[in-house]
Amino acid sequence: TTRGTTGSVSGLIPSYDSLYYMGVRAYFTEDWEKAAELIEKSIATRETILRTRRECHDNCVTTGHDRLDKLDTETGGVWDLLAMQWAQLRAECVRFCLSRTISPAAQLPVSSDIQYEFDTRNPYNFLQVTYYKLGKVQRAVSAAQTFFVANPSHLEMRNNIEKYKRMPGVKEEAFLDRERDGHKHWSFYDAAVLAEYSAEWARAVDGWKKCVNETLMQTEECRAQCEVEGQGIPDEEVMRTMGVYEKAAALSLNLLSCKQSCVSIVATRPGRISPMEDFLPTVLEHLHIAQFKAGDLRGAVETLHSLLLFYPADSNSLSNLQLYFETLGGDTEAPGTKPTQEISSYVSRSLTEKKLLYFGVENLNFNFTDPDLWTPEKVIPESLREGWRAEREKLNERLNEGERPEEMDDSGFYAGGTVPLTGVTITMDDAILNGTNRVVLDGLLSQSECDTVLHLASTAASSGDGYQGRRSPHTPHEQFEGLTVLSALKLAQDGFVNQSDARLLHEIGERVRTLLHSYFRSPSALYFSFTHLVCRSAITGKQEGRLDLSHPVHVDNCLLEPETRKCWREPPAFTHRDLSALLYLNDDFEGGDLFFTDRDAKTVTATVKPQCGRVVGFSSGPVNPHGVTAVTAGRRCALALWFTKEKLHRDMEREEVEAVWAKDGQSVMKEEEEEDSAPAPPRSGRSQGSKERSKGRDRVVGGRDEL
Ligand SMILES: O=C(O)CCC(=O)C(=O)O
Ligand SMILES: [Fe+2]
Repeated sequence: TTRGTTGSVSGLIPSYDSLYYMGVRAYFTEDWEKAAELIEKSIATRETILRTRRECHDNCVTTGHDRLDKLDTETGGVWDLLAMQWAQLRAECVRFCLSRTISPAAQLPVSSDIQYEFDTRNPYNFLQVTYYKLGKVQRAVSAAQTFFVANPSHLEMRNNIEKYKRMPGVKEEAFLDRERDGHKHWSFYDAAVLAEYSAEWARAVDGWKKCVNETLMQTEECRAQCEVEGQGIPDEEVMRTMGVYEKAAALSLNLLSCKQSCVSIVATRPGRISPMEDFLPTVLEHLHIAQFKAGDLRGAVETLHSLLLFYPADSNSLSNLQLYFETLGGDTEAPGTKPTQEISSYVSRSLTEKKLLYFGVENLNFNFTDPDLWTPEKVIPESLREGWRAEREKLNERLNEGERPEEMDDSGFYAGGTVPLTGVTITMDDAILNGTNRVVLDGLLSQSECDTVLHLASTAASSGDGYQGRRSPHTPHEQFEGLTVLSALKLAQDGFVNQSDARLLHEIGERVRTLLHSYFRSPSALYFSFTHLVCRSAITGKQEGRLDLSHPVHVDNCLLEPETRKCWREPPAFTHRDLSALLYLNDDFEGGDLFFTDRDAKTVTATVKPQCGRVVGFSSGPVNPHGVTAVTAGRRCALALWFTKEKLHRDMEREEVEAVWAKDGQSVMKEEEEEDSAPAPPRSGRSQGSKERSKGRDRVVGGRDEL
C-alpha cells in the first residue's frame, strides 16, 4: 500500500516528507526495523533532492545567456522578447533536469513543520532510539552525535552520549556527525580559535583560510537552492492585483531576498537560533591578524584589503594598513595589495543585490531585512535610513548590554569535553548556566560517601583539629569549620577517624580532577592548588533581618572591581588558580545557593542548589564571578578544590600526605567500586598523583593558601 507514496514504482525520487511521516508512525508503533528503514530513506532522499537541485542549477546557469548578449546590439525593439526567451530557456532547462529524476510530488515545497524537523535534526533523535532498540549501537551513537550537535543543550542526549562513550567496543570514530559536511566552516572556525588561544599562528591562518573558503562555498550552495527550490509565491493575494511586470519584479525581489538571507543561514551555528553578526568580516579580521602574527605580511595586507571592501572607512583597518605598508617599506606594488578575487566579487554582487532590493523596498512595497551590518549608508534609501539607524542602535545597545556575545575566557579551557566517570552526568552546561566554562555534574558521590565526609567534618570540629568552629571570615552570622587532607590524616593518625575515611577525602579530589581535566579539555596537566572541606553553619538567633551573603561575590583568581568591570590578577587574590570546583555533600540547610553573576557583581546569571554528589566546576577567572547566599539554618558542607596548570604552584601539603601513605607501603590510589554495572571507562590522569610523588621535588614553599 505504500508503493504509491514512496514512488519506487516510477523509479523517480519520492518526496521525503511522506517517507518521514511513515517512519515516525512506525516508530510509535515500535516497529523499529521499519522506522529505521523509512527514516533513513527520508534523510537520504532529501539529500538526493538537494544535490539534484544543485546539479540542475549548475547545468542550467548559462542556458539562454546568448539571448542576453544580443540585448546590447538589438535595435528592433524586441529586447523584451529576448529577455523573456532567456527566462523561458532557463526555466525549461531546470524543469527538464529536475523532472528527469524527481517525482512531481517531491518537486513541491515541503511544509514548514517538515522543514523545521529537518533543520533541527529531529530525525536523528528518532533514529537514536530506534537503533538502540535494534541493538545497532554504532548507528545509535552517530545518530545521537548528529542530533546533539544541533541541540547542544539537550541534556538527555548529552547524557546518552556519555553512556555510549563508556560502552565497551564503542570507538571514538563512532561519534560521527552525519551532517558535518553542511557546516564544516564551524569546525574550521573552532580549530582556528583554539590555535589562536595557544598562539599557534600558522595553524590559525590555515583554519581561518579554510573557514573563509568553506563559508563562501556554503553560501553558494544556499543561494543555488534559492533558484531551483519550489518557493512559495510572495503574498499571493497581492500578486493577483499586479500587472505582469510588477509580478516579475516581485518574483525577482523574492529570489534576491532569499539569496541574501543565506548570509544569516551560513552564519548560524548548528544549535543556535541567531546568526553571528558580521560573520565573514569577522573571520577576515581574525585571518589578517593571524597572518600578521605568523609573519605573512603580504597575506595580511591582502586580507586587510578584502576586509576594507566591507568597511572602507574603518579607522583601525586603515591604520593597520598604514603600519603594514611602513613595514613593507612602502612597497605598494607588492602582490597582495589587492583584495582577493573571491571577496571582491562577493561584495560587489551583494551590493548590487542590495541596491535592487532597497529599490523594491522604497518603490514596490517590498519587505527586506538586510542580514549585513556592513551595508554602506549610501545604498540605503534616504527614507529608510532613519529606521535603519534606529534598528542598528537598538542592536548595538543589545550587544553592549546583557546580550553581548559570550565573554571570552583566555584560560585555555574549553567546556564540553567528555565526562569520563561512570554514573556522573551533566546537569547544567554553559548554555543553561548562561556563561562560559561552567558546569554542574551530578552523581560523583554516593549517599554513604557524603555521610563519611560529613562525619569527617564533624569530627574535626569536635576534636579540635582542622580549623574548627571559628567565625566565618565573610559574615558574623555564620560559623566556619573545616579541614584539609593533611588535617584529616592527622585525625586518622590520632585515631579519631578511620584511615579509609581520610583516604576517601583524598581520592574524591582525584575524581574531581579527572572530571574537570576532561570536561574542560584542559590543554595541560592540572595540579591541585588547594583543597579544603568547609562547613558553614547558621548561628541560631543571629539570622533576623539578615541581608548579607554567606560568601560575597568574588572571582577566585583576581580582584573584581565591579564598577569598572575589571579584575586585577594580583595578590591577595590567588592568582595561580585556574579551575575551581565545589563538591557538595548535603542539602539539609536553608539558603546557601551558589550563584554566578555578571562582572557587575549584581546581575545573577545562574543559581546552583547544593546536594550530595553535585560538583560545580568553572574556570577561576573573570568570566565567573560568584557568591553564596546566606545560610540561614543548618550546616552546609562542601569540598572546595582549586587546580593550577603550573606545577610550581601545586599543593605541597597534598604531596606530604601522599608521601606518608606511600611510606606506609600502600597504594594511595584505592580503586573505587563502580556503582554502575557498566564497564569502567578509561581514566586518564588518574594515576598521575602517585607517579608524581616518587619524582624529585622542586619544592616551592609558599604562604598557606586558603579561602
Ligand atoms: O561554597 C561555595 O559554593 C562557594 C565557595 C567559594 O566560592 C570559594 O570558597 O571561593
Ligand atoms: Fe569562590
